[in-house]
This record gives sequence, C-alpha cells and structure tokens, in this order.
Amino acid sequence: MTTLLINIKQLLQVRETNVSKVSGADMKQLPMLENAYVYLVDDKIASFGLMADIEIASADTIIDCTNKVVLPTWCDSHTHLVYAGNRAQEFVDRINGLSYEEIANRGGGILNSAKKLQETSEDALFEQSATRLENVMHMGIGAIEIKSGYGLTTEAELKMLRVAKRLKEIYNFPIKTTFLGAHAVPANFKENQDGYMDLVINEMLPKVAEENLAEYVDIFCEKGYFTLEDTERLLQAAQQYKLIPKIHVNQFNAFGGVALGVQYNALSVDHLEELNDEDIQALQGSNTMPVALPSCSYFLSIPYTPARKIIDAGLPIALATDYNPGSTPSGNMNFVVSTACIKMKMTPEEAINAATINGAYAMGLSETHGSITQGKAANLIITKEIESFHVLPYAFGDNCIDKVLINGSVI
Ligand SMILES: N=CN[C@@H](CCC(=O)O)C(=O)O
Ligand SMILES: [Zn+2]
Repeated sequence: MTTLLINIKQLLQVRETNVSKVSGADMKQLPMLENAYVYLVDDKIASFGLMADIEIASADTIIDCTNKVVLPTWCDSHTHLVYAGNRAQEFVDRINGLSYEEIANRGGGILNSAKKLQETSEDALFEQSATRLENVMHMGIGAIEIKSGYGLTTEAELKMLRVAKRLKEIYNFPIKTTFLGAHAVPANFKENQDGYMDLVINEMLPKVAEENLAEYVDIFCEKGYFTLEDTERLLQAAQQYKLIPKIHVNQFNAFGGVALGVQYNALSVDHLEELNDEDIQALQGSNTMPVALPSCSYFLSIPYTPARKIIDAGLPIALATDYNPGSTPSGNMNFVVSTACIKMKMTPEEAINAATINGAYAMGLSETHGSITQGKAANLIITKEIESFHVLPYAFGDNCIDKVLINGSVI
C-alpha cells in the first residue's frame, strides 16, 4: 500500500540521518520543509522532499495537505494508562482543601487505585485501558510507555502487565512496558517496608522477567514512598534480569535519586519538579534522559520541572503525559506541549523536539520513531488548516488535529 501526502505547508522534524536525541541549544532547531510531500510505502516513510522536486506520480491514496502541518506522532514515554476506575472523589477532596499527601496518608491515593484494580477482572481492566489507548491515539500519540504499579500484589501487578501485553498484540502499535511494583507500600506492609521490597525483588521481579512482561523497571523514589536504599536494591536486582531503569524521582523532594538513576544507567529520570545543581551535574555527560510531566504539575498545582535550567545546562529533555488516575487524569500530549511552552518557557521548537524524538529516546524507540526519516514508522499527525506550527501550542485546549496515521493508515 502506498500513500502520498502532498502540498504540506510545513513538514516538521525532518531528519536525513538518524538522530537519537537532541540536547541543549540544538533543541531550538526543528528542521522543517515548506511546501513538501511525504511518500509512505506500507508502514514506513519511503521518502520526502519539496513539492518542487517530487517525482512520484501516483499512489494508492493521495492526501492533500494544503495549509496543513505534518509532523511525527507524539511519543509518550511515561504513562500509567492501565488502571481501574477513577479518583474523581479525591479531586473534589483536594479542591476542598486536602493535600495530595494528606489523601495518601489516609489510605487514598495510589492505595485507593490499587484496591480498585485488585477488584477488577483482567477483561474489564483491558476494556477500560483499550478505550483510553484509542482515545490518546486519536489525540496524536504514536508510541507509548505503560507502567504497572496499581497492583501492589504479585497477582495484580502481573494482571496489569498482561493487560498491557494484550494491548500490544491487538493494536500493532509500539507499547513499552515498565514494572513499577515499588509504587507505594501496601497497607499490610506498612510496618515492614523491607518485607515489601523483598516481595517486589524476590517474587514479582522474577515472574515479570519469566513471562517477559516488561523491558523497564521503575520505583517511586520519594519521601513517604521508597528510599534511596530501596531504589538501589531494586536497580541492582533488576540488572540480573536486564530490566533497564526508568524511575520516578524528585517529584516533591530532591535527595539524590537522579544521581542514583544515572549511576545505574537509567534510560530516563522522570518528574524532576524539584531539581538542584547536583542533579544537573549528575545528568551531565550521561545517557539518561530527564523527563518532565507538566500536566501533573498543572493538576496538582506543584512546581513545573525547570526546563530552562535543564536545556541551558546543555542537557536534553523529553515531555510526557504521566496519564494516571491520581495526579494526571489526562493523556493529551497536545496539552503537554502547550503547557511546556506556556508554563515552562520552552519554545515551540523545543517542546516539539521534547515530545517527539526525545520522547522516542526515553523509551528506546528513536531508531524507528520520533522523526520524519526514511525507513522510520509511518506514524504521522496531519493538522487542520493552521497558519504555522506555532499555533499548535498557542491554541491551547483546541483540537488542531485533522488526521492521525499509524503504520501508514489513517485511524
Ligand atoms: N508519583 C507517582 N506516581 C504517579 C501518580 C500516582 C497516583 O497518584 O496515582 C505520578 O507519576 O504522578
Ligand atoms: Zn508517573
């Protein structure tokens, strides 16, 4: 099957050679072609260029993109999309004055979601999750990472990851999975955190590896959740199963999680709302991608990750949704990109780089996704008629997307 997109007003993120990530001042560069075409053969990008140079005369499908912008689909490298029910009541409780921490201390928060998930059948969990996945695909996501972490028992953690595996099989869409058994300490281990870590390391981890259910390992390294010692124990144990770390650090407190992640070659360190100079130093010269989650900051009214500080230090940054029932009940990368520009002072070029090629890097997909490059997956967003790509973050809350193509087909 061949598809030809013609008369594209701006074709964004064109990379002739394979770039795996962009950092520092380079993030301000978003290579593009004006009045361009893209030619897709089956599920891949076969070629692209200026309309003036087009040599392809026909295709099975021709899409006229006059006055429209085309870009690679968003790469959402941090989600908790498999969950049961919602936490709308906690949302109202927070409006009425309770803090996220107070809710968690009363047994709400992650433990509330874990209870709901344990009581939900695998099929029902699959149905809820599939609906969310289809929804975010229509909002332009073309590759996604999904974590466990709302099970907190061996059985329920495996249930979450099996659901993610089923999604992978059915949707023919890149889904990377992460084992996050150490997301919160369940009530029955309240006085025995070491015992829970034993369960995560000695029982859950081997089973996850045996069933090949995850590529990455995660832990919520935060005061009131898991310590640096817990984190180191887990990352050390995970090495034996070749699970690569992608960890939650510095959401509320900075106490060395970033350096520890870097030490264990984490693919990414995520959240970073609290970030000090030692954290920046630890990231310098490393292969670890810092990931910001602005929708979480928005929803919880906590600080935004200091993107300027990160980029101005010469580092890369990726943007992701953090889609989850507690801190970010939204999987909308368009809102993430807008919010990064509006609240984190990222330029549209930086934000789009962060949400495409750097997002792909943060889930090990930058060889196949995240840019308009010959041979990469034909996963594209075609916008509605807009003046320029700046309108994407500017018109926050608007739906600027006309069509989404996954593997060369309009969904
Ligand atoms: N911070 C840890 N985990 C999720 C939120 C968990 C929840 O509140 O359910 C996050 O990334 O924001
Ligand atoms: Zn998260």
